[in-house]
Amino acid sequence: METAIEVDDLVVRRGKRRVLHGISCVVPRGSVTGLLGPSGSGKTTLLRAVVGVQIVGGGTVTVLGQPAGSPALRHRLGYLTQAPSVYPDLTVRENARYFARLYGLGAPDADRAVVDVGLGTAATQLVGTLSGGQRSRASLACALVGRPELLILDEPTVGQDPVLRAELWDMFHSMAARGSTLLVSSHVMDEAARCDRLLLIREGRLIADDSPTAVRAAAGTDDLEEAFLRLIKASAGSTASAGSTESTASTGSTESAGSTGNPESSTRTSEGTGAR
Ligand SMILES: Nc1ncnc2c1ncn2[C@@H]1O[C@H](COP(=O)(O)OP(=O)(O)OP(=O)(O)O)[C@@H](O)[C@H]1O
Repeated sequence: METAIEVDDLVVRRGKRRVLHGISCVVPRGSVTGLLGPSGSGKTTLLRAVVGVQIVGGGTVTVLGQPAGSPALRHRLGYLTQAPSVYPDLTVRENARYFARLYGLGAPDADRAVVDVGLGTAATQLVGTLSGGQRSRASLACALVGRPELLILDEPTVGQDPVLRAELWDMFHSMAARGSTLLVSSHVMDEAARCDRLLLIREGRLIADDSPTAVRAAAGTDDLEEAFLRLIKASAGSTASAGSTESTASTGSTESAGSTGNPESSTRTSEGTGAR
């Protein structure tokens, strides 16, 4: 298995709180890996560390063989944030073509990305006039346009109807079949079943890192949502004492882009499925 992302003992503080507590995991190349967990569990923080825009307090994150945040990774990685990052005063097509130009690509690449996200018929519409779900797909088109080796997608299917969600997941798998690696966060448990691998995070700790089949087997149920609930409950006891020292109040923190570690991170295996 070739590795796209290797996270080793990652610790992150945001504001005054520790929000990731020594996370270690490996994301294989050419796979669709789902990052799931309750709201506030640290999914976005972990994705930000992989992209290299999160100051980290310890551990290492290695992406496509380089330290996360390395300038050399910029053109190899696409990042979709939860807040759509598109220009409202440009049309969908103009936004995609603008991002294509940044990657040194042409209009056909941009137009294909617009069609891929189901916005072909809205290509000439101003982004500012799109619905919320359409706006996030416009943002997704801009993240996809460069056909990056690694795509980090933070809740890409929020606000989409079931048909579009299914089409987007089909597209993610086609991209993985062509060799891209996708790390996709989601709240939606039925989407977990569509992933090749699952990372389940709770209160900044990884509680499962396995295939959907293995997660179901470890939890003793065929229902993935129930499996997650069982794993979350099982892990709650084991981390209760560690969590008790942490304040629940969050304070605003100033964050800037930064590299997340050195390239000589030691090889780590996955955490394994199950409660800790
Ligand atoms: N800028 C910040 N300053 C301080 N604390 C923050 C900041 N951003 C996030 N946090 C806290 O860090 C923790 C993890 O947040 P994160 O956004 O990574 O969670 P998440 O799992 O992505 O949540 P959601 O699913 O709701 O998007 C939360 O407790 C959150 O309140």
